[in-house]
Parts: sequence; structure tokens; C-alpha cells
Amino acid sequence: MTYDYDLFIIGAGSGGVRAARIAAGHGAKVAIAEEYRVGGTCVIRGCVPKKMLVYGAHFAEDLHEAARFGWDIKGAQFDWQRLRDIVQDDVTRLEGLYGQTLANNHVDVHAERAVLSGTNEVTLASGKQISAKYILIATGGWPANAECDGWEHAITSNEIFHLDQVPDRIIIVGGGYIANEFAGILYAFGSDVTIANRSDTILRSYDQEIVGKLIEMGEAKGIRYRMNAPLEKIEKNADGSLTVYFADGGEPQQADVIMVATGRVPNTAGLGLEAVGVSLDSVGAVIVGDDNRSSVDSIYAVGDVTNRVQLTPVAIREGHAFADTVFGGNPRTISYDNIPSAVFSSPPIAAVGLTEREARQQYDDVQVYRSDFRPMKNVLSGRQERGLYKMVTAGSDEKIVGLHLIGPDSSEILQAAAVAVVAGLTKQAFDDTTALHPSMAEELVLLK
Ligand SMILES: Cc1cc2nc3c(=O)[nH]c(=O)nc-3n(C[C@H](O)[C@H](O)[C@H](O)COP(=O)(O)OP(=O)(O)OC[C@H]3O[C@@H](n4cnc5c(N)ncnc54)[C@H](O)[C@@H]3O)c2cc1C
Ligand SMILES: NC(=O)c1ccc[n+]([C@@H]2O[C@H](COP(=O)([O-])OP(=O)(O)OC[C@H]3O[C@@H](n4cnc5c(N)ncnc54)[C@H](O)[C@@H]3O)[C@@H](O)[C@H]2O)c1
Repeated sequence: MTYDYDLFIIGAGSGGVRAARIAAGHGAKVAIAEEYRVGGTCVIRGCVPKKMLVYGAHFAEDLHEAARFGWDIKGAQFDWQRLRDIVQDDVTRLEGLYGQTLANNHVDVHAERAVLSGTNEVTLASGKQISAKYILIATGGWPANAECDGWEHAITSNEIFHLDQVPDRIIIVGGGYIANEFAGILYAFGSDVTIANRSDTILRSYDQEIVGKLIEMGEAKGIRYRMNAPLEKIEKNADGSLTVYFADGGEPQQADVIMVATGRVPNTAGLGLEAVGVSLDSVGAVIVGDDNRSSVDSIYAVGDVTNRVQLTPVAIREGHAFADTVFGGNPRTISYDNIPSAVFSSPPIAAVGLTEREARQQYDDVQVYRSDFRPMKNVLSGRQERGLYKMVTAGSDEKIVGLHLIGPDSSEILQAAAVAVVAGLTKQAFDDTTALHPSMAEELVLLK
């Protein structure tokens, strides 16, 4: 049987582009379809533009405190439209680089939607049918809707990057990554911010002592957290503002923008997967084995569409492992243990490994070391915000099973420290390391 391609990939995001490049490098004839913009969520409307906005947000506090460092900044103004447009220009630049990478690797790009029409065939929106020995589903995820009346008045993270102006008042529904990151960003740009969360827990997968610090510091700034406040309905008022009614019977609240950030669902609707025999789980994720293969032998899936860990570096690793396995003669799987992650909130949280609670559930002999400190810069500036670093160890040799940080630059510090956790080092290895002074990271080797 001959096919048009060795590999056809649906979705040119983090996982799809990596798989395309590596498979082509192994000699495969590859094509990819992208219905929106090459680069996918992370590059176009996720990690990258979000982090650029976080950088923009830092200036609010720094400018406010500049006088304490000897700088008089008079007449400082924030221009949202300028930042928005500069960020979008850079996103376009990156989109071009991703396209260039595909072209350099001789990957054929189809700038249109593709759906499955057979176990070895896709049909493009233009009607063209293309056959391939293998098909990779890398279609990512899509924001979940608010599941309440009037949710069409709300926006999602897709739209937040394109606002005409910073809203005077915003209610962010959800208590996860996106809610906490945009709470920090928009607060810095001048919005009155409320996080409305349906339960009493936010950032559920993170160490709750660290999360407690985030809430404490957020509240001290003026961010409002409405806990146990599931949405009942959203109504649009005559003046264009919106009113949110909560199912807990609490006071309805007005806002100019409501952003729903209640998770992302796998992007499989209308893809034709079930019709060709691909099994999906209850939320529509493609069910795959460790080798990323679906219930159909010729069809694989990587990234958010499999709903394993919705992070870019994970999608990239899965795409790479798939290409090495199927086209490189190097069958391999990836590890889902000790994946470092960060919430780019203000201040940011970063973590690797088990939370204190998880460690106590899994081990008898758990030790927790803490440093609750005020970063030197904050002492000088007069900012009250503190940092908290936690090390969780298990066993008599005090092997480190978790590191949890909140404080300035915690994501930068944790990436390096995560190597030690993955390598299975003990607390003693950190004790044996001389402090690099003065730094915040030195707190990690001075834990008592
Ligand atoms: C606001 C936000 C911030 C984030 N920040 C971070 C962060 O800081 N760090 C981090 O690690 N992760 C972050 N993420 C998560 C990260 O973006 C995703 O985990 C990652 O993009 C998943 O990659 P993927 O390849 O699975 O899918 P995606 O990158 O979503 O790519 C899927 C692509 O498939 C295309 N597509 C879908 N269906 C079709 C079809 N039928 N035909 C053709 N094309 C199709 C889509 O248009 C899309 O371009 C963030 C996500 C969001 C929303
Ligand atoms: N820094 C990062 O790495 C980063 C940043 C942004 C997004 N992401 C990825 O994107 C994914 C999506 O982000 P997210 O913030 O939308 O999801 P999330 O899974 O982080 O948080 C979803 C939140 O919404 C709440 N929720 C779920 N259903 C609800 C409902 N019906 N009503 C009210 N609340 C509800 C949950 O309790 C949770 O607090 C994340 O899981 C993450 O993997 C990563």
C-alpha cells in the first residue's frame, strides 16, 4: 500500500511541530495541517504572550518603588494598546520562525482544518483527501465554557490578549493557572480584580501552604477571592456592564469583563475520531498508551488532546518520543514524574515533586524544611511581600521528594533545583553546597 505521506499531523502546536521536525529528520515524508496559526496555543495565545504581559506587569511595582532606589520617575503612564500590539508583533515573528522550521525540514504545511476520514486518511476543509501511513492527532485543548446561563457574555484566555482596553473591573471565574496569572497581570495594569472560585481550594495540585501565601499576599494588594462561589448566571446590563449571580446566594457582582478560566477540554469535537475507531475518554481525550498510540494502530496522539499533563514541555517531549519511536528506530517513553511547573502569578509559584500532603500519604518518615523570608529587594523597597520555600524529604536518608517555592523569580530558581530532585539527591547534598550570597536561591541550601 502506498500513501501520500509517511506521517500526517493534525495541529501545528507544541507537540505537532516537534513531532514533524524530528520525524522529518529521521527521513519521513511529513505534512501538517493547522486551522489557525502555526505555533499553537503556547506561542499564539498561551505561555509566550502571557509571560510577556507578566514582564509588563512587573513594571507597575518596580516603578512604584523606584524612588526607594534613588530613581524619580515622574509622569509614568501605562499604555495597554502599545504593550498589546508589541506582544502581538512578537507572536507574529515567532509564528514565522515556526513556519520556517517546518519549511527547513521539508514539512508540507496545509493552512486549513483537517479531520479524519479513514484510519489512514484525512480530509482538509477544502475537500482534498490525503493518505498517510501514520496520523498524529496534536489538536490541543480549548477553553471549557462556564456552564451557566449567559456564559456567552464572558470571554476566555483566547480573547484576553486582544482587549481594546484594560477593564476597570474584571471577574475571573476559576481558580487555576490562568485565573491566578491574569489576576496578577490585570491588577498591575489597574483593574479591580475578583477571582470567583466554585470551591474553597485554588491551585489544587500545588502545596496548599504555598497557595495560602499567594492568597494572603494577593488580598493584601487588593485582589478579591470569592471562594465557594459557583456561577448561576451572567446578565448583560443596559450600560454594557455585566452582573454575575452566584449559586451560593452571595451578593451579585458587577464587572466590565468576565473571563472564564475553568480548565481546557481536549480539542476532539468534530474530528471524526470515533467513526474510525479511536477511543475517547469521558471528557473527549484521545486514550493512548505509553507509546502515544491510540486504539487504532495507525493513529497516535500527543499533547493536551490526550489530557495527561497540559504543559508545553510535556507536549514537546511526547511529540519527540513519538517521532523517535515510530521513525527513528528508538522506541522510548517519557517520564511523568517530577515535572517542574510554575504559576506566573504575582508573586510566582514554582514546584516539583510531591506536596507535603502527598508525601505524608505515601511515606511514613517525612520531614519538612521551611524558609519564610523577606527578599532583600523588598526590604529596601518597603514591600511587605515575603517568600516561602519548602523542601519535603522522605526516608532516613532524607531524599528530597518535593520542592515548593513562592517568591520573586521562583520559576527561574526552581528549574535548576528540579535537577537535584530528578537526580534523587538528599537534603545533605543541599547542606553540602555553599550558599551563593546574597541571593534568594541561597535559602534552599540554608534550610534548617
Ligand atoms: C493562557 C495560557 C497560558 C499557558 N501558559 C503556559 C505556560 O506558562 N507554560 C506551559 O508549559 N504551558 C502553558 N500553557 C499550556 C500550553 O499552551 C499547552 O499545554 C500546549 O500548547 C499544548 O500543546 P499541544 O501541541 O498539545 O496543543 P496546542 O499548542 O494547543 O496546538 C494545537 C493546534 O492544533 C490546531 N488544531 C486543532 N484542531 C485542528 C484541526 N482539526 N485541523 C487543523 N488544526 C487544528 C490548533 O489551532 C492549534 O494550533 C498555557 C495555556 C494557556 C491557554
Ligand atoms: N504556567 C503554566 O504552566 C500554565 C499557565 C496557564 C495554563 N496552563 C495549562 O492550561 C490548563 C488550563 O488552565 P486553567 O487555568 O483554565 O485550568 P486549571 O485546570 O488550572 O484550573 C481550572 C479551575 O477551574 C475550576 N473549575 C473547573 N470547572 C469549573 C466550573 N464548572 N465552574 C467553576 N469553576 C470550575 C477548577 O476548580 C480550577 O480551579 C492548565 O491546567 C495548565 O495545564 C499552564
